[in-house]
Amino acid sequence: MAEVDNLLTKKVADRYLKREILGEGTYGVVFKAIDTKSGQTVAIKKIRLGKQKEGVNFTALREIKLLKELKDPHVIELIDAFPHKGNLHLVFEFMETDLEAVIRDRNIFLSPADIKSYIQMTLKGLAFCHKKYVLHRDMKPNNLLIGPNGQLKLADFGLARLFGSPDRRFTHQVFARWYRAPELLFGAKQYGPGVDVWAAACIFAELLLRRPFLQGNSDIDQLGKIFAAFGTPKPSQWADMVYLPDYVEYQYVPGQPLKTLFPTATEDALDLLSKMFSYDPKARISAQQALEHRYFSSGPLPTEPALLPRPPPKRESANPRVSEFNPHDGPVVLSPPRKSRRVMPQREGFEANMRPEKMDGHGNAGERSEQVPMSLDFSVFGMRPPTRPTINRGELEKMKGRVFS
Ligand SMILES: Nc1ncnc2c1ncn2[C@@H]1O[C@H](COP(=O)(O)OP(=O)(O)OP(=O)(O)O)[C@@H](O)[C@H]1O
Repeated sequence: MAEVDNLLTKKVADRYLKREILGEGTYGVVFKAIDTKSGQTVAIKKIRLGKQKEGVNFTALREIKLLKELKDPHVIELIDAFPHKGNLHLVFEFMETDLEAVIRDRNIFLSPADIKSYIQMTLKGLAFCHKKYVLHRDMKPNNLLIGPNGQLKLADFGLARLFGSPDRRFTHQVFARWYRAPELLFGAKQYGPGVDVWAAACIFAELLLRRPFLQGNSDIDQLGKIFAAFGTPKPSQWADMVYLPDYVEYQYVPGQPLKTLFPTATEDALDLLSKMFSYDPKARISAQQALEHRYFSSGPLPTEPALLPRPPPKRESANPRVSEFNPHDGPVVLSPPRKSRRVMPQREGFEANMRPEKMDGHGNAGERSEQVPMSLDFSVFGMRPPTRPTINRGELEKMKGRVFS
């Protein structure tokens, strides 16, 4: 077995021993590796730098330095980062499973206390990063990773800002749209932490329903689904909506009572959900305020993370097959490079009510680019943007000089 192991491991750096591929995401391939310095298992995300052939620029290095300083029990730690052969390698702590696997596992029963625990850990991670002026912008259940002790940690924090959100028209990961806040769907160029709170609300809803809540198949359809659930926003609810670049007028539809949408949720849970799903981002509850909501202090109290129901660690079953391994080929792909995701049927009322009156002026209800704008609206925090820590030339040389062959 040790021999097989030796054969299967590939020395990829003086520090990291490369193991099997874990999957491929928006930014590139992720593989498992052993950190020979600490003995720790890590996940290395290899990010294609595309046109930036000359390497990582100063701005990116500054951002990476900032992300390395983002240390919290509910945020995946960025252990290391180094460029090599036109790719940036980000080294993260290795996690066993993710919240999407928990939600999809039909053998798992999630009690109200379990749901409370998962959403509390999500909000704790968010509140921490928002306090440090870092937005996630791409929150979804498969970005919420779960460790062996049940701790939930937010992954991919800051990556959207660093590398830009890719144009998802050309990927099948359409489900990222399901967590997108209405201001983003209306093309807001300036937005704040509210986009992550909206996504967290969608995840909360998904934990309650055990299926994705609002499954739009285009941006316009997504808005239609949101309005069918909560009612078309009135100017009194969201005055600035009409000024957003991609604003289109939708036929008025009334909202449904939250209790009808989430029959199993308590009054406290519904109250918190309604505040997280507030249309006007300025009126939307912050992650910190959400944590202070009575939902978390009233019974049942959140389950201890170690006692949370979880699927078996999915990575452990992924043993590389010897026959496929060629030490000159690089890593072996053991599983489909991307996870497929079931699209659960929506409630009938949702489908029927989804009727945007006006579309984009050309009668085109189709897909729009999902490029997410890069600017961050710090005024939403009521503050000025922070001065970011700078990286000195010595550090830059150290990072660039790393061997990773
Ligand atoms: N820290 C980690 N520990 C263990 N597995 C990880 C880790 N980070 C990512 N993975 C796994 O690697 C694969 C690719 O992850 P990645 O985050 O790049 O994409 P994704 O989450 O599937 O999609 P997206 O890029 O749209 O968020 C997934 O199966 C993911 O669960």
